[in-house]
Amino acid sequence: MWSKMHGETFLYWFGTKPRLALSDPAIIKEVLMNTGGLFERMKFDPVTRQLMGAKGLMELTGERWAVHRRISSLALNMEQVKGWVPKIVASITDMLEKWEEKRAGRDEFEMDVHKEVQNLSADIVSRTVFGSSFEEGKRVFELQEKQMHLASQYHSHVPIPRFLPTEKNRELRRLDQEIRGSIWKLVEAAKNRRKDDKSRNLLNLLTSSYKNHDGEEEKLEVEEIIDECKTFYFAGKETSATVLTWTLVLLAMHQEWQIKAREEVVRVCKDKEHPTADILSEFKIINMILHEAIRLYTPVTMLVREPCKDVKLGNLHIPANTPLIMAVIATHHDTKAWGEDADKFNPLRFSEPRKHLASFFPWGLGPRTCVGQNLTLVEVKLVLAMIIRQFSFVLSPSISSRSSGISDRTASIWCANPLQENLELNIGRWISSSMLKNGFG
Ligand code: HEM
Repeated sequence: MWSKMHGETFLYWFGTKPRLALSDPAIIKEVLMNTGGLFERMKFDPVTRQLMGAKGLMELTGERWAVHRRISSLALNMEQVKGWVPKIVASITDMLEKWEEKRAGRDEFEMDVHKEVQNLSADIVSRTVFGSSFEEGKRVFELQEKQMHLASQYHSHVPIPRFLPTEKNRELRRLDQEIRGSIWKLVEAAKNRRKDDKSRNLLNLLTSSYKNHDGEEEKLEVEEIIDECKTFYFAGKETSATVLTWTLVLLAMHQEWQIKAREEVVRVCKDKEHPTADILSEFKIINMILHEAIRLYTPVTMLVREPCKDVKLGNLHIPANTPLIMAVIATHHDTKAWGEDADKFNPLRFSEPRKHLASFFPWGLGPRTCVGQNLTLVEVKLVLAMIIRQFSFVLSPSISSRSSGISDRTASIWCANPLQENLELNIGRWISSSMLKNGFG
C-alpha cells in the first residue's frame, strides 16, 4: 500500500532515523546478493537480540558468521533433510492420530489448525534439527513464546529503559536465564547420546570440533552453542507453521485446488502408506500451491540491510548506515511482476519459470539466504500430502462470527472425510468474499 502512495522507493522516518524503503527487484537483488560485506543485516534491538541470541546466525557477521553458517548448512542440507523424512512422517502420523481421536467416528469435526501445526512444527524441529523430542524441547518453545510476547511490548518508537528493575525487565531476564538452562540440559543430553547417535544433527555438530581456516581443530564457546540453539528454536517453529496454516486456509477456500491436490497425492503415493523422500519431487501441484501460498502470505514480510559505507544504488546516493527496508510482501504483490490479479490465489503462476529472481524471495537471496529452506519445503509438502489424503476441509462456520478470525491466525478448519461431499463450501465462499473486503486473499 505504501508503495502505491509513495512510489517504489521512498524515505520514511522511524523515530528520529530515516529509513529507505526499496521494492525495485533489480536494486533488491544488488543489495542481497552482495558478497563483499558491503550490506550487513541491521543489528536487532537489545530485546530481540536477547530473544534470538547475539551469537547465533541471525546476528553474527564476518568470520564467526561464516563458521556458524558452515556448521548449520551441513546440518540442514538436502541430503540430510531427505534422511529425516521418516521422522517427519512419524510426527505427522502422531498428529493425525490425535485428530482421528478427536473426530471420534463423526463425519465432521472442527479444529483450530494453527495451534495444531505450531505444535507439529515444533515437534519436527525438535526431532530433526535437535535430534531430541518435542517433550524435551517443549519448555524452550514455551519460554520463548512468553519472551516473544513480552518483547513485543518494547517495540515502540520511544525507547524504553531496559535496565530499570521493572517487573517486565526482571521477567525478561528470568525467562532468558531459564531458556539458557533448558538448552544447556539438552546439549548435555545430546553429548551423552552421542556415543550411540552419530547423526549429523545440529546439536551434535555444534558441540563437535571443526577445522578453522588455518586447519586447526576448534570448538564453539558455550555461549555460541546456546545462542545458535535459541536462533533455531525461534526461526524453526513459527515460520513453517504460518505457511502451513495459510496453505490450509487457502485450500479450504479454493476447493478446486484441494481436489486437484488430493488427486495428485493419491496418484503419486499409489499403494504407499506414507509419502517417501524419492517421490516428493512428483508433487508438482502441491509445490505450486505451496509457492503461491508463500507468495501471498510470506511469513518474513521484510528484510533490512545497512551499507557499511556510502554507496550508489541505481541513481540513488545512500549514506553509510542508512537502514534499507526491502518489503518482501510488497514485491510479492507487485502487479508489474505478477499481473493485475497479483492479490488473487492462482497456483498456476508457478507452472512457469519466474521472470525475475527478486520478485519472489521468501527465503531471502544471496549469502544470508534461509538455511531452513530445505527442511521447510520437505516438511510442508509432507504435511499437506498426509492431511489431504486423510481429510477434506472447509473454513469453519464459527470463523464467520469472529471478524478477526483469520488475521489473528486462529484459523479453524472444518474437516470431513474426503470421500464425502462438502456441504460447507458456501460458507467457504462467504468467508472468502468478506476477507477480500478486509484486504486478505
Ligand atoms: C516458511 C519458512 C521460512 C521462511 C519463509 C524463512 C525465511 C527466511 C529469510 C527471508 C531469511 C533471510 C533473512 C535475511 O536475509 O535477512 C531467513 C534466514 C534464516 N532462517 Fe529461515 N525461513 C523459514 C524457515 C526456517 C526454518 C525452518 C529454520 C530453521 C530450522 C530457519 C532458520 C533460519 C536461519 C538460521 C536464518 C539466518 C541465516 C543467516 O543469516 O545466515 N528458517 N529465513
